[in-house]
This record gives sequence, C-alpha cells and structure tokens, in this order.
Amino acid sequence: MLLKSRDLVLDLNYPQIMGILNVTPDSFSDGGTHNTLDAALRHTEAMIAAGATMIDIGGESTRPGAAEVSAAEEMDRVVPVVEAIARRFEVWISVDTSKAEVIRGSAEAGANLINDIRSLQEPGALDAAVQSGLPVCLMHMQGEPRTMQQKPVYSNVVEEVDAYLAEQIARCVGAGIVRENLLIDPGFGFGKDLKHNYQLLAHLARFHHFGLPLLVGMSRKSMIGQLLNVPPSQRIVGSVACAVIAAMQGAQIIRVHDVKETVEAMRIVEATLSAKG
Ligand SMILES: Cn1cnc2c(O)nc(N)nc21
Repeated sequence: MLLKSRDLVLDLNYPQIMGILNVTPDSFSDGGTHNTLDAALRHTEAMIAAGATMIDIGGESTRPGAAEVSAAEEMDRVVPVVEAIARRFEVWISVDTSKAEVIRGSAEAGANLINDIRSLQEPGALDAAVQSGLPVCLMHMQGEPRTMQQKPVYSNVVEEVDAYLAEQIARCVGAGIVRENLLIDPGFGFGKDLKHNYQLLAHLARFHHFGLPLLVGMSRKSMIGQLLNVPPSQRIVGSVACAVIAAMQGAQIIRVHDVKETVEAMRIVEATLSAKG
C-alpha cells in the first residue's frame, strides 16, 4: 500500500513513524518547549534524523481539558512552521487541525496531510479539505477534548468506532475526497476510558477491513500512565510497547513523541513480520 501527496510517496508496507511537533504553549507533554520557529526546526531535524518520515504539527493542544484557540492564533502558530519545514526538509508535513482556515493556509504553505481529530466536522472544514486535494486522516472522538473524558460510555466501543469511521469515510467520499486519500484512526484517549482503549488496541486489526492506512497515537497517553502511574516524560517504554502491539497488527502509521526509540522497535517488528512470510 502506498500513500501519495504532492511529490512524496510513503511506503505503507512498513510501519512509518510520525513525529509530534507541538507548537502550543500548553501541549501536554513537552510543555510548549517548541513554541519558537528555531526550536521547532531543530526538533523537526532531530526527529527526521531519528527516522521519522512524517511530522505532525499541532497549534491547538488536543489533550483532555485543553483550552480552545482562535483560528487566527492557530494560523500564526502553524503556517510559518509548515512553510519553514517544507522549504528545508523532504518529510511528510501533517497538520493537526480542525479549522477550515488552517486547512487552507497549511495546504497553501506546503502541507501533505490533514490530521483532523474532529474528522472535518467543523464549519467549512470538509470543503477546505476537498479543495486542498490532500490526504486526510479521519479519527474517532466521543464528545470534545474539553469534556470527552468525563464519562465515556459505549455498548461496544470497537463496533461503535468502526461504524463512526464507516460513516465519516462515506461522508468524505460523497463530498469528493478520493477514497485512496483517506486514512483512519480509532482515536486512543479521545472519549475512551482505560478499558475502552485496550479493547481498541486488542482488536485493532479489524479496522483493516476498510482497506485504508491505519494511523494510531498512544504515545505518553493516560492509557499508559494509568497502568504505570508515572508522568508523561516517563512513559517511553509503555509508549513503545503500544507501538509494537499496534504495528504487529499492521498499523501503518504510528504517531509518537519518542521517535528514536520507536523507530528501533519498528526494526524488530519489521524483522518479525517479514519472517512470517
Ligand atoms: C493530534 N492527536 C493527538 N492524538 C492523536 C491520535 O491518537 N491520532 C491522531 N490522528 N491525531 C492525534
């Protein structure tokens, strides 16, 4: 399976690592240490050197309880970084946004992928994505980041996430997005409690029936913290374990903070999967 965007091609027969670049003052993990352009570029360079083939730029923290950000503020944080990275590096630039204006601005600035945790539900977002012609990652979320973790309830989380993704795929294809340009993501930690997250991880392979690239993000999340009782900075081993479990089930793109460690683990996964014949 290959994913194309502009002049880049991603070989999804091997797990690809998407490095996280938060350009927010309140991001949950690196505490906004990358809110200057130079720092963002240095971090990007380091993640690419460590083996990341995609960089996910986020201007509005999506952690539970996060404050909302205006479109203008998000544009100011994200678009200059997209431009600077597009000019300097040959890497997939993913933009983590839900806003139509940021989708348009990022596409014009050279982004390769729209990563929207709200699956293009915000006003104008679907239209902006269609017009951009860029690949789009659709992700399941129950509720909104501000309130999603208060009381997540499902009768069957795997079935409900699957049905939601099917709906969103149909909605995007109906609006004119080429199906081959869609990626799907069960949205770990987005309106899920501990049990829900591990049910999704345990049954991850079932989402391959869509025939679309599967993107997952569990890095340093509370599904790890609640088991290990450690702060985000001490969740690397747990995050790598989640990445391995996902990649062994065929997840094609893993969104992580700790690129070097995860890339090394993917070498082990690749050796094992290719030995399966
Ligand atoms: C922005 N962001 C935070 N967590 C994420 C996840 O699990 N998936 C995707 N696609 N984006 C995420």
